[in-house]
Amino acid sequence: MQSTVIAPSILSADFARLGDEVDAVLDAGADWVHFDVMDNHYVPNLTIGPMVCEALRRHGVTAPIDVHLMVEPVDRIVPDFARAGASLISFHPEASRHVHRTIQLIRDSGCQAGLVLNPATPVEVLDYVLEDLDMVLLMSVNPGFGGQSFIPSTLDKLRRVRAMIDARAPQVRLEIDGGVKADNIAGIAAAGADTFVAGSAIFNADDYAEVIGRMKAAVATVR
Ligand SMILES: O=C(CO)[C@@H](O)[C@H](O)COP(=O)(O)O
Repeated sequence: MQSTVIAPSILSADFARLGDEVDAVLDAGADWVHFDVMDNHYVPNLTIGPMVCEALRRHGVTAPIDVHLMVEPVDRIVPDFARAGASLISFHPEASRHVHRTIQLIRDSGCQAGLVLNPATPVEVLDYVLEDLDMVLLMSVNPGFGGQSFIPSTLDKLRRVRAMIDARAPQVRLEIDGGVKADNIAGIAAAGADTFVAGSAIFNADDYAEVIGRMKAAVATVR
């Protein structure tokens, strides 16, 4: 079984103090940095690009940077993120004309590859690529904004993808993103997630260490 990872989404950080915010969540016990890239085309919001990723590396961030591309098309931005210091790059199959080729491009760039399923994207998209992936990311909200509520049908989807991973590719991580809180994370872990993105639940808290500690303790009760 993969280790538990808590990955705060910097979408909810104070962008005016981004380096300090990232230092603070890592000091508070976070394992990865989740980096949401939105293009005002694939999703109706606009955020940050490779320059900001590179700036975090220059600032001294050594933790894995987990880049979630909500951009279309995908391929031309992949090498830029690899050069900027991304560790994992995940993308949406709807945003790539050739999903298998994009996975290879990410891996050839030296990064780990993830495929992201929106709430309404069927799990069958994984049928022919699961073994080529390092991570599956299930969205438990519609992508584009932080602070939305967890969509309950994602729990069943997590169980289905967990069964696929266990049967065919146990090295693949299963990440969940959207509406993850300290009070629902145990149920999400029990359904099969090992990697947890949380934005507003962490960055809106007064004490990052307290909320990350509560999340890890809740996950430990079921994994
Ligand atoms: O990718 C996204 C939204 O598109 C997420 O990473 C959100 O940023 C998670 O925020 P919370 O739901 O945890 O506030």
